[in-house]
Amino acid sequence: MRIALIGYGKMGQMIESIAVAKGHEIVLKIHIDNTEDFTRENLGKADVAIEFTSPHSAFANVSKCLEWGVPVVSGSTGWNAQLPEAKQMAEAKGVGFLHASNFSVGVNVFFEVNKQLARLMAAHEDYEVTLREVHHTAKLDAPSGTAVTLAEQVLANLTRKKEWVNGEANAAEQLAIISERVDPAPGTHYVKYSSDIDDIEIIHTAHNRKGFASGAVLAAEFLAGKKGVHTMSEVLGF
Ligand SMILES: NC(=O)c1ccc[n+]([C@@H]2O[C@H](COP(=O)([O-])OP(=O)(O)OC[C@H]3O[C@@H](n4cnc5c(N)ncnc54)[C@H](O)[C@@H]3O)[C@@H](O)[C@H]2O)c1
Ligand SMILES: O=C(O)C1=N[C@H](C(=O)O)CCC1
Repeated sequence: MRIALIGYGKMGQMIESIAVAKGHEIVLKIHIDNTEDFTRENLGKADVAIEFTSPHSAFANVSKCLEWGVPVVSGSTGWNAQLPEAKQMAEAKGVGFLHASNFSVGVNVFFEVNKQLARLMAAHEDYEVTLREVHHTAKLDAPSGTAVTLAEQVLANLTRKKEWVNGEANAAEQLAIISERVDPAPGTHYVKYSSDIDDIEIIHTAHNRKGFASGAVLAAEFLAGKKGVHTMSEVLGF
């Protein structure tokens, strides 16, 4: 498979090494200093694009891929407000698009556990729930995209919580997401239910970025040749 890497930082470089080891070819590498090379002609050499840039550039990058008919896997976080428009564009143009806040297999299993735990806790109002995430200090967005996904899953299953907030909660219906920035943390997420009697906590700790990168390559292999919007749950068969 011929891959265009849109973003060649910590994630782009790790994706390159995993993709090349699997026999794929990197035909384009775009970063902040060569954006003039991100042309229709250059992108057209790829079967699929993998986009890991920043919250500020993701929508424009994904839009270009969709406009130019190249399926795109995006892992950039912090641009949820524009995701519905990107998904609409993918459907309208019939081009493959897969965004995930976290590509690691472990976190996608953790997402399923989180949903089930929230369902089980829905009837037990004496438990307070909070989310916490810890990432490296170069991270531009807070809360993390993964924490936002976890929060949305809790809100969908635990009706006593109505909205998530970035920081401490001020009201019982708010779900607090606490963000910490500590080097070199690749990403740890905590979901904790606490009562006077006991605590139940689930934790996912990434030891490095390999899980995110190998999941993104799996997603690209899945997406090549497909149209419209797809998910990591489909890739993993959940
Ligand atoms: N979904 C996941 O599993 C997952 C995992 C890790 C990181 N991320 C997200 O991926 C993104 C990138 O993370 P990273 O750790 O690789 O960051 P990084 O800062 O190491 O790399 C970012 C890359 O994007 C490039 N870039 C920045 N602005 C650009 C623009 N306008 N056009 C083209 N290229 C541009 C930079 O030059 C750099 O090559 C972040 O949003 C992060 O939150 C997601
Ligand atoms: O390093 C990052 O940045 C990460 N971003 C994703 C998020 O915001 O959840 C996934 C974990 C690593």
